Formats: sequence, C-alpha cells, structure tokens
Amino acid sequence: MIRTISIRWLLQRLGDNRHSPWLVARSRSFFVRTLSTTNQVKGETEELSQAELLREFAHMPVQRIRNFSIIAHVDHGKSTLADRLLELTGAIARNGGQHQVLDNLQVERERGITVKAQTASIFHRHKGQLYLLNLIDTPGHVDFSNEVSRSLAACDGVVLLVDACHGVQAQTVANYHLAKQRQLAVVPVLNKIDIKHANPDQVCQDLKLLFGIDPDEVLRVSAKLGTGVSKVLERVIETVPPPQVSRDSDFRALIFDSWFDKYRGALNLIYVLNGKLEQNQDIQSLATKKVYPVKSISVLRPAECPVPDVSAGQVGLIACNMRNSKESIVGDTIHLKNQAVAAAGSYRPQQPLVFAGVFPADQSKHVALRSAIDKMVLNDSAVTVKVDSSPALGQGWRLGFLGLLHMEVFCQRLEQEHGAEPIITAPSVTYRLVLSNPKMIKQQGRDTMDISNAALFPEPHSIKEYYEPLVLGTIITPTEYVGQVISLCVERRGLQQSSVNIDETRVLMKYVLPLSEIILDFHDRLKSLSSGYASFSYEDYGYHPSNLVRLDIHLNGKPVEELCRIVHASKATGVARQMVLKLRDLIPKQMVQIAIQACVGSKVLARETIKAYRKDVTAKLYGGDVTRRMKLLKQQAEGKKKMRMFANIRVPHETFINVLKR
Ligand SMILES: Nc1nc2c(ncn2[C@@H]2O[C@H](COP(=O)(O)OP(=O)(O)OP(=O)(O)O)[C@@H](O)[C@H]2O)c(=O)[nH]1
Repeated sequence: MIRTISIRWLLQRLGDNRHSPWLVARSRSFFVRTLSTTNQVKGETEELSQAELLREFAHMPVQRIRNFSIIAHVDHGKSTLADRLLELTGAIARNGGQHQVLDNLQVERERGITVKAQTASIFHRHKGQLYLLNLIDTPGHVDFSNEVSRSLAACDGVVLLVDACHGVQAQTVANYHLAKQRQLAVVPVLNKIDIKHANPDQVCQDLKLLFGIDPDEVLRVSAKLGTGVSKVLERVIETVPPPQVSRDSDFRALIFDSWFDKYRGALNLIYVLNGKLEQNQDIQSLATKKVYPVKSISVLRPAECPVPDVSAGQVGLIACNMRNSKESIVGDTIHLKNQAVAAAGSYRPQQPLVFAGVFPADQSKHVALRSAIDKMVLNDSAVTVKVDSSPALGQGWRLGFLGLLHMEVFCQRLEQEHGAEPIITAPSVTYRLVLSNPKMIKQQGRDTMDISNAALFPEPHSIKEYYEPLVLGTIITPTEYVGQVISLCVERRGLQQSSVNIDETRVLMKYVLPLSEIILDFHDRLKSLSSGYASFSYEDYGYHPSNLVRLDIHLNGKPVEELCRIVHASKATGVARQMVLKLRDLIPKQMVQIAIQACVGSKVLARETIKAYRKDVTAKLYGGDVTRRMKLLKQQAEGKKKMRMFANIRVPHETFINVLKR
C-alpha cells in the first residue's frame, strides 16, 4: 500500500517539478530505488520496512540520534563515502559505485564536484539498537566553505576524511579547524587505501603532527570498494555525542538550508533544538516575525518521506508557504506562534569576497532574471544581491560571491535550472577608502566608503587612505615545487607568514595575499606549476592599507566610465597595456582614427591606435604633377582632423559586453 502511494505521489511530483531538476533528480532516484527494493529496505536494517522505519523515526529517543558531516579536501571521496553509507544502511539500492547519489545537481555531475551540502537521514543497528543518523555530505572546495559552516551548525561531530595518497591538504586543515572551533567530535578516516601507492602510515603521522590525532584512532577505508565503511558508522555512534537538545521545552529550530519548489514555495530544512513540530501548527520566524502554517513535514532519506512530526535532535524538511529568500533565511530561528525564544545557534553566512555585475542580455528579460536570481539565492545563502545599473548594460544587480568558482557555478545554475542567460561582468573585490573631503563625508554619513564599482571611485584629492582586502592563504606543496610557489606568491604581492615541513616531502606555507590577486587565476597557476600537487585554501584577513589607483580608459581623449578599473599602483602599467590591446582588437574601425589611452590621472600609461577607414582620394588622378596628389591628400587629412574634433566615437554595445564580461 505504502509503495503504491509513494509511486503515485512520486509520479505526480515528477510531473509537477519538471522545471526543478534538483527535485526531479531526487524523486527519480527515489522512484528507481523504490521499484528495485520492493517493499523492504535492504542492508543493515533489512528486516524493517520503510513504514516501520518512519514509525521508528517518530519515537527515536535523543540518546539514539547522531548528527554528523563528512568534511575533507576536494576529491578526497566524501560523496563516494556518503553513497556507501547510504547503501550500507539500505537508504538506497546498491549502484555499484556508478554515481554519487547526493551530488544530484546537473552542475555537480558535469563538474564532478559537490557544490551543495546534502542531507540524508539513515538508520543503523548498533549493538542491537536502532540509531538515527543525520548525515551531511559537504563540498570540499574553499569557495563553498559557507556550505560547510552552515552544515556544521546542525551537527555534533564530523568525519574528517583524508586521501591516503595525497595526504592532508589545505582544505583538510581549514575544515579541521572549523570543526574544532565549534567543538565538534572528530572521527579521522583515511580513504582510498585500495590504491597501490597509498601511504596510510605516513598520512597518519602527518595527522599526528598537524592535529595531534593518535594514529591508532584513524580508520582506514576504501569508499570505492566499501572496505571498512561499516566501522565508520560504528565509530560515529560511539564517538559523536547525541544532540544537546530538550524535548520538553517549547519548539525551536534552526533553518540551515532552503530551496524553491514551484508549487510549495520555499522549503526549509530545519534542525530541531527544542520541543516538537507537528503538521498544521503555526510557526513564526524570529527574524521577520511573520507567521506561517506548516503544510507538510518530511524527512530526507535522501528522497522526501512525509512524516507527521519532527522532534528535538531531528532534521526535517518543512513546507510552509514561504515565498522567497527574504522570508526564508538560512540561519534564522523558527518557533511556535507568539512564543518568545532565543536565537538558535550562532550560524552567520560568510561575507562575500568577490563581486560581479549581472545584467540581462536584453532588458525585456529583467523580471525573469530577477526571479531566477531570487530563487537561486534562496538555495545559496552566501550570495548577496544589490541593485546596480550601467549606462552600457542597463539595469542589473551586483552580486557578491565567496570566490570565482562559486560565481561560475552560480551563473551556470542560473542558466541550467532557470534558463536565464545573463551577462556577467569581470569580477572585482571591495576596496575601502577613508575620505578627506568633508562633503563626501557628509554624503556617506561616515568617513569611510566601501567600493567595488570603479566608476564610483572618487577623485584622488578627496581620498585620505586606501585599503584593500587581504586573505591568509594556506598552501601545501611538495618540496620540489617550493621555489616556483614562492615566486608565484611574490609576483602576486604575497608576504610569507610561516613555512613548516609536514614531512620530508611536503611543506605547509602561510601567505598573506591581496584578495584581488588570487580571485582570477591564482589557483590554476598554482596547480599547473606544481603538476596538480599543491593545494590552496584561504580565509579572510581583513583590510590593510594599500596603494590603489583608478585606471581610466580614454577614447580620443574622452573618458569611458564603464571601462575604468581600480588597480594596485605597481600593476597599473601591466593592466593598462592589456586593456588597450584588448580594446584595439574589439572596437571596430570607424571613419576617424581612434586613440585608445589608459591613464592614471593625467599620466598616459599605454596607448594604441585604431586606423580610420581610408578612401583613396587620388584614384581619379591621371598622371599630372605630384603637387596635385599632395594637395588632395592634405585636404583629406584636414577633413579627418576636423571630424576627429567633432566626432563621437561610437563603441557598439557588443564591444562593451565583450570587454566588461569575463
Ligand atoms: N580508488 C579509489 N577511488 C576513490 C575512493 N573514494 C573515492 N574515489 C574516487 O575519488 C574521486 C573523488 O571522489 P568524490 O566522492 O567525488 O570526492 P568528494 O570529496 O566528494 O569531492 P568534492 O565533493 O568535489 O570535494 C572519484 O573519482 C571517486 O571515484 C576510494 O576509496 N578508492
């Protein structure tokens, strides 16, 4: 009976959500699994049907709940391990390691990386007792570290996964410290022990040296083959404490993820800290004070399974008619209507570091793009949105991201999941200026000004001090590449803070680097010069004084505001050269000669000329004196000079798009 209902419900959901690839993927995998596993759930909890497990869910005492995340550096095997754990506990049918079930976004499958943390509630029998484990598979790339921090807010422990071949990498260090800051229990696990050149003993020594982890405590698994995976669950149950929650007090929960459903509005993933929530109860948001009726509650296994209620310690998905990202705020606390509660947890989205303009290719698509951005922001709380406009590109938005990959993935998802085709301008960072001009101070209401759009850069005489954002980068590299890595960091204006030998073959270096120097291609350069072996991760290091200038582009002496940039004084000439060469290739020839100049103040740093179309005014001459020829050429030159004085250089819209976009 349950199976019949589920299939009908799923078919309906598949039909309903054909525009939501994420939900379709989820429902489809559940559909396939439901068919292939008949009514029984295979694996460790084989003897229990889905319905019985959901009944167990309702009565699960807090002491038998464990909430944990899998954290690791990129490609160390988090999603593969999550798959094996889901298979082992019967949440999904065995897929023979074919694909990663929790990486269900199109962009994740295409790029082979996790960009979104995904949750699954699984059951596991340990020493004769059934446990409920809420597992969160997190992304490994530094640009998605916001996903890791929001996941950790709903956890009491982590599985720290380390590749037994590549050892501890930069993001392993960053994620370990993140978990320690939140005082979470750490279960160290070495993965990929099946690979021939794996060196688990050496990696265990590194873990001891860097984090003080006892080598005997480290589990050794092969997520691909499933070797040793069941031990991970046992260790999680034994090491990770049950949630510190109370079921007797009033309901209170933390929203730690949300996404948009076409028919149900914003869906919120909640971690219940106190009490119990039942369907049809009224909940209130602590941030917006708005009240919503709870329309449905489900548990993710990893597909949605409806449940009547969700209690403290558990993770549930609720639909309550929230409409957009302004109502459904990740990090917000919800409680029952008209009850006073304290905020749940200390989770705050990370501050964006990289900014880019997003404009519709055609202004008639403005509303559609706004709605697409709104839905995407709901699913990615690290992105900030501000209205922006440009004379060349029209009305748009200035979006803030955690890094370049984050920006690329966001824009790819906009296209794939919402059919939007925006123009994305070149990324920039936010500079801070201390103003000296009293008028400016009055305008801003304070004496500092944060600026990411170079067109708004004030005149140098009204600026007292310039500040730029720095990051503290952690680089782990094999010793043979140390020289090249140091050269790259010096070229990018980096200052070394420390250098430690992890073992004879690898070095961990800390560098303070300007954010503007690493957002574009630093990671790619590092990977290519170290044959892919070096890894990099960074964290915010605040604002520090810098020597910045505004680089203006002039066409025949007239400044073009959209093309100006803020650059470090030492890099101005190089950037100026690049800009004028790019513009020379992109601006079409016109009737008059065009001088492209890149200037800082009145000083010209680079110049290129686009020659004018030239009519052969001497074509009609038949012989005669050379002075006649010279006279005609002189007349032509004078005419062009006059034209140059009065002509408006027309830069086509496409040229602006090509120069401004990445
Ligand atoms: N040989 C071997 N390969 C593995 C093992 N575990 C994972 N892999 C492979 O390692 C690659 C990366 O695995 P993923 O599970 O995608 O890694 P991830 O940590 O989730 O990656 P991100 O989410 O992008 O950070 C895939 O090609 C896996 O097949 C293992 O135990 N042995």
